[in-house]
Amino acid sequence: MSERTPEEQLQRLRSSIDNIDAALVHMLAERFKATQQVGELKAEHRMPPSDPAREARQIERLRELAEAAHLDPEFAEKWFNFVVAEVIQHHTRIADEAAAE
Ligand SMILES: C=C(O[C@@H]1C=C(C(=O)O)C=C[C@H]1O)C(=O)O
Repeated sequence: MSERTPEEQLQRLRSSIDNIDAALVHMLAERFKATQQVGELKAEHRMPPSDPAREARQIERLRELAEAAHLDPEFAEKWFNFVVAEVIQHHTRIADEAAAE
């Protein structure tokens, strides 16, 4: 059935936004599950929590992907840095806990 009112159009668009937000939450949860395991591996082998060279390669790749997808590369980099800052905090906590054992 075709949409007739602005309210119906808004509802359809918001329904799509809600699905995308749910997918993002699930993808982030999976990412943090993987980084948790990286943090445990690093702590076990006394490796530093952060790896700036790896991050630089990831940023370069993500900026290229963002441009190809017509997403602002600055925004993509900001998003990445925001997530990685949280990951490094987790890794530091895991390392501190392992050192205290
Ligand atoms: C997950 C890692 O640890 C840190 C977090 C990263 C990330 O969240 O992508 C990347 C590099 C590291 O600073 C890693 O070294 O791979």
